[in-house]
Amino acid sequence: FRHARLFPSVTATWPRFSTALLGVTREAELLKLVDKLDVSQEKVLELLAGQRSKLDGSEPKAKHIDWLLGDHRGLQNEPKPRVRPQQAVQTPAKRNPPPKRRGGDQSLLSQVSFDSHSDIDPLTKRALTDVLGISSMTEIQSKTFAAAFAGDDVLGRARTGTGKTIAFLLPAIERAIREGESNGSISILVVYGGTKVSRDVTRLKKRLPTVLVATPGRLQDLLQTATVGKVRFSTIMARTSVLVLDETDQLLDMGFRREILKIMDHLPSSNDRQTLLFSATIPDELKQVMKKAMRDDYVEVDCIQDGDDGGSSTQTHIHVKQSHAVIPDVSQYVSSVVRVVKAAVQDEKADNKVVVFFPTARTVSYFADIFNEVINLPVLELHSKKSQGYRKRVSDEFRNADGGVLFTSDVSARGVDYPGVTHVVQFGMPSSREQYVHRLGRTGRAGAEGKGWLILGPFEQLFVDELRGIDITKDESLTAIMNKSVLDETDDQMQEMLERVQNGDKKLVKAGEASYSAFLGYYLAQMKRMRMRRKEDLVSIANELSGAMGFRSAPSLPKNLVGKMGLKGVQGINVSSGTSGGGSGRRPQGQGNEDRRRRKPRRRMH
Ligand SMILES: Nc1ncnc2c1ncn2[C@@H]1O[C@H](COP(=O)(O)OP(=O)(O)OP(=O)(O)O)[C@@H](O)[C@H]1O
Repeated sequence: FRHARLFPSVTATWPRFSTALLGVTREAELLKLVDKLDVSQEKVLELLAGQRSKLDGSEPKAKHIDWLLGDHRGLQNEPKPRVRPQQAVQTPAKRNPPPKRRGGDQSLLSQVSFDSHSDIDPLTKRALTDVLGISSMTEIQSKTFAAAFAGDDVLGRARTGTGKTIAFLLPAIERAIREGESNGSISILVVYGGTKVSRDVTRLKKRLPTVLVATPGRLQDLLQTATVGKVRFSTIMARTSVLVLDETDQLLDMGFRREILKIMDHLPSSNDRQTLLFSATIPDELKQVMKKAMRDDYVEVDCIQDGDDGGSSTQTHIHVKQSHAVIPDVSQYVSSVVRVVKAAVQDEKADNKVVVFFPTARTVSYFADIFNEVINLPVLELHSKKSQGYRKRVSDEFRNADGGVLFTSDVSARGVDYPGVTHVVQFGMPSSREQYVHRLGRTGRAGAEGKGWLILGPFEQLFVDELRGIDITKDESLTAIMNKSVLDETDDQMQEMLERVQNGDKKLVKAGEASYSAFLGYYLAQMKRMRMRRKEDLVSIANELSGAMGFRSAPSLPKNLVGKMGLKGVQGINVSSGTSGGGSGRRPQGQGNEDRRRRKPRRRMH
């Protein structure tokens, strides 16, 4: 148990399945298994195929797996489906052929091949070529490997999607193999919040992993409470020899800094461990904090050439074309979202793979409902209000799909690898310039091409100034798309949406109300950046937006929420007296509970 990697986003773990194997009967049983294990059917088939390859053909279990896989053999050549909401389990089987690295800008790759490194274990080399289908190192990988493998501390900066994960994992794992720490096999355990701590402990008892991947909150929980056998978990962690902080800037920025520093107290001091820090964005003010986590002679590798702009140059890819546009009027907000998303799906070719970011989870949910219920364009929805199981299923489905649309919040902004994303659309100003860069990085990965569209409301146009040095241009064609003057199908759909809300459609009203209060919560915190002084001005924008959603009058907010938001007495705010909201014509009971239930935001990793 030597390596700890702290990872700020959810990383999938696959439940063990071999004990559940016997007694399974083909498709129906497979689906049961899928339900039980909370993984996609594709993954179960993949796991089964993996198990099969380890078994001798004469073993009864091998025959059973053969039979179970029977119907699914050959499916791997079928085209991948577009995403279908709620049907995450129905992606067809895929047997992990080395992925095709399509098109892509080869200049991302260095001249150095993995093969040319005598330090890399032959089996690792085989895995890189046969499983991942890669042979040349990317720039960040080639520039950091030697130092990291030699045990030096490394601070690495490279654009999103350029292979930082392998850059830190490969040397860490190879060192473990070389130093005999792995006993011949590398095991990895992933721990994160929203799951049972006891499950982590059971797994730790079964086997201490070579690599631990953890979110800070859960790791801290374990450090404080867990014992493995009779040994405290913190005692085991005190033997960690390599610490990796992926997305370092986020982990050492104010939000998580205290948790990370507390965790570091349990690890060997920086002189007695190796520390690898990687990120696409490293703001200057954080550099000092990062240096404190490393030895004095750390190696800095920067694959982003800073220009003449004092170090604030673009961290984005040259092959991601970025443009921005402003929604003509708040009253056109909803229709503009609909038109722009439709345009992204159809841009140049018919079946693009599009990731759409909204500022809050509730807004993601609201627009997902609009698209799935009213617009004839199914979308997947991923944000922090969904359970871990749901999020894992949806992200697996989107990862494996060739095309389709994912609506999401910042849970998908960093470190998430969905191959083949053609467009990233961001509605509303992101929380920072860095967050803009990371969200954009969901396209143009591994040298592929991509487009990034930033669509701002008229009240937040100033955000563009924060992107100075980034190659983003105003796009009049996007403005034209939002401004369409001839009546079309979208207008009919908007009309239907308005009528449904005004007639008290429970789902849309509830989602709209939650989105309204989340909008206020988010933008109240951004007023300074928008150079907006009066809360009344923000409330007036929110109320106009609620009108565009179909509300006859602004949704009312529970009194305590109004107080918490500092909106007491602000003109335009409707305060609900009882337990339900109010505002639209006919309103179902019991709304607004979501917001009342809201507690202090938890600083938990997504
Ligand atoms: N040497 C390589 N050759 C080709 N593809 C690679 C190579 N190394 C990594 N990749 C692929 O590039 C994609 C992006 O890699 P990865 O997720 O590690 O990027 P990242 O730099 O960590 O991005 P982010 O900053 O967004 O987390 C992945 O699909 C990965 O499999």
